[in-house]
Amino acid sequence: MIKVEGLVKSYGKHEVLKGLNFEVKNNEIYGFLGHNGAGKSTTINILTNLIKPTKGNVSVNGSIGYLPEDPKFYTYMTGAEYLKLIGEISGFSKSNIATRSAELLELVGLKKDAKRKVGGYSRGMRQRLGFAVALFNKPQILLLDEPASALDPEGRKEMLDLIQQFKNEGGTVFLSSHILSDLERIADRIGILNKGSMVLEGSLEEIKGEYLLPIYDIEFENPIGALPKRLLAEAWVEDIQVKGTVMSVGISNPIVAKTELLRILAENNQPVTSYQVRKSSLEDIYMRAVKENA
Ligand SMILES: Nc1ncnc2c1ncn2[C@@H]1O[C@H](COP(=O)(O)OP(=O)(O)OP(=O)(O)O)[C@@H](O)[C@H]1O
Repeated sequence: MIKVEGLVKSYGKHEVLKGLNFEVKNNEIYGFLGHNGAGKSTTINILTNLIKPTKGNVSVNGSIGYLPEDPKFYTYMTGAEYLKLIGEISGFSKSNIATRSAELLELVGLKKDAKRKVGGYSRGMRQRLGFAVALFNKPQILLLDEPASALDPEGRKEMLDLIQQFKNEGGTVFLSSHILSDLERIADRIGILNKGSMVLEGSLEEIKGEYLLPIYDIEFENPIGALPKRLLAEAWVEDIQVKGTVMSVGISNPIVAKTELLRILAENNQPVTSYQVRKSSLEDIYMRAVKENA
């Protein structure tokens, strides 16, 4: 449905996208994850044909609906008037505009607010109206730029449910977010973008199966010092994060780690106040992928 090969986008000397490759299959939700400035909007703007790539091939096979990161409306119009305008611009007949608008207002939960001015809508309501606009032409593919990120938990859930429903009815979705838990809830596959490069890609099951490893959280009485550096020299240590007096050690070989970590801690002679093992979360995987790329 969507195929991107060797996608490069530069602004002057600044290479914002550094040779991206990915595919979005028919009827899947593809979650595009990355920090602010990673290049998500740039990628979506290329997919919508709003901007041209510097290099690479992009094919989007199907009709598209697009929801920008911060959709703008004529705030003096009501929700119903705005949808009517969209229908008119798109060349629908009067009766079709009325039917489609009513359907969409119902779908996105704005029926009772249809006659209120958009200027008085909450952020969540504006986002849902933007979603209705994206759906107006009954597209096969939705391109959604951070559709839920600025919303409160309730607004987020409503938006994610709408996206899921679109997929359940046969649609294909490409959506960006910097909130992993949102993507974890609805995405079939995830691509992690960091500074213009894809650092990890796969289905949630694949990523979890391959990358979920134990993490030891060890809390010390005093500042940690040089211990992380000492541990990073060990082949069974995957990575280390330090927050205050807590050191989290990501493990690549759990069998060796079980004995070796305790031995090294004992040698280190620093008072330990707690020692716990947990499974890494998707958040840890994300942090690790981004850090390794850096
Ligand atoms: N027109 C432009 N001219 C120059 N640089 C740009 C332009 N548009 C984007 N950039 C730069 O490209 C990089 C990626 O921006 P982009 O908006 O794609 O990131 P993003 O992942 O969508 O982040 P955000 O969530 O903050 O929008 C940023 O460093 C940005 O400053």
